[in-house]
Amino acid sequence: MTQFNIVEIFESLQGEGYNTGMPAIFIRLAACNLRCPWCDTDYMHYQSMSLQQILNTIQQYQSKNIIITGGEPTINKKLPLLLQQLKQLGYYLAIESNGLGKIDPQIDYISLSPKFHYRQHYPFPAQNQADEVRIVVEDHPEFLAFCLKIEQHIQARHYFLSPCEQNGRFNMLTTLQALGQLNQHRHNNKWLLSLQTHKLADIA
Ligand SMILES: Nc1nc2[nH]cc(C(=O)O)c2c(=O)[nH]1
Ligand code: SF4
Ligand SMILES: [Mg+2]
Repeated sequence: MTQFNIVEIFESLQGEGYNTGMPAIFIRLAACNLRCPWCDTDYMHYQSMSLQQILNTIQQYQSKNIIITGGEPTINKKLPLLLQQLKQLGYYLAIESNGLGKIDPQIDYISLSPKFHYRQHYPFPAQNQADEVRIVVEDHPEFLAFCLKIEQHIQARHYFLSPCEQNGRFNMLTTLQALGQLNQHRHNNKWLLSLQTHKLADIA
C-alpha cells in the first residue's frame, strides 16, 4: 500500500496570488529541500496516510479544486501517483512550489515561489515556466536584481511580490518600495502585490 507523509488536509480559500478567494482543498505534504528562516509551516509534523485515506478525506469536502503544497511537494517521488488518482476523480490541480524541482505535467496551475535566501540555487531552476511567480520580499540590496533575474528565467502569466510575515508583522513598506522600483517606467506594471489574505482574514 502506497503511503504519503501528510502534514494536513483542509478546505479553505486560496489566500494568495491570482486565484485569491478560490475555494480549494489543501493537501500539505511533509518535508522541504530548503530551510527559509521565516518559514511559517511546521512541515516535519506529519502523519502517514494511504492513498485511499487521502481520497476518502478529500471527498468529504465540497470543492473540486486541490492545492498541493508543503513543505516542497515536488521532492515527493510518489506525488505523480497521487496526482493521477486525483485527476481521475475530476479534480483541478494546483501546486505551490519553490521552483527547484520539475513540476509534474498533470498539474493544471503552477505557482512558483523562488526564494531569495537561496539565490545561489536560482535563477536556473528546473522549472522555467509557470502560471504565476510569487516572491517573498526580503530587505537586501540584491533583492531587486534577483526578481529581475527570475523574471528573465521563468516565463509566467503573473508576477507577484508577497510581504514576509515574521511574528505577526509584515514587511509592508519594504514590499511597496520594491514594487515601485520593479515597475518604474513601465506602462503595464508587471509586478503586483500578493498578500497572505488568509492570515488577515484569520482562516486556515
Ligand atoms: N488559505 C491559504 N492559502 C494558501 N496559499 C498557499 C498556502 C500555503 O501554505 O502554501 C496557503 C495556506 O496555508 N492557506
Ligand atoms: S521553501 Fe517554503 S516550506 Fe520550504 S522552508 Fe522555505 S518557506 Fe518553508
Ligand atoms: Mg501557508
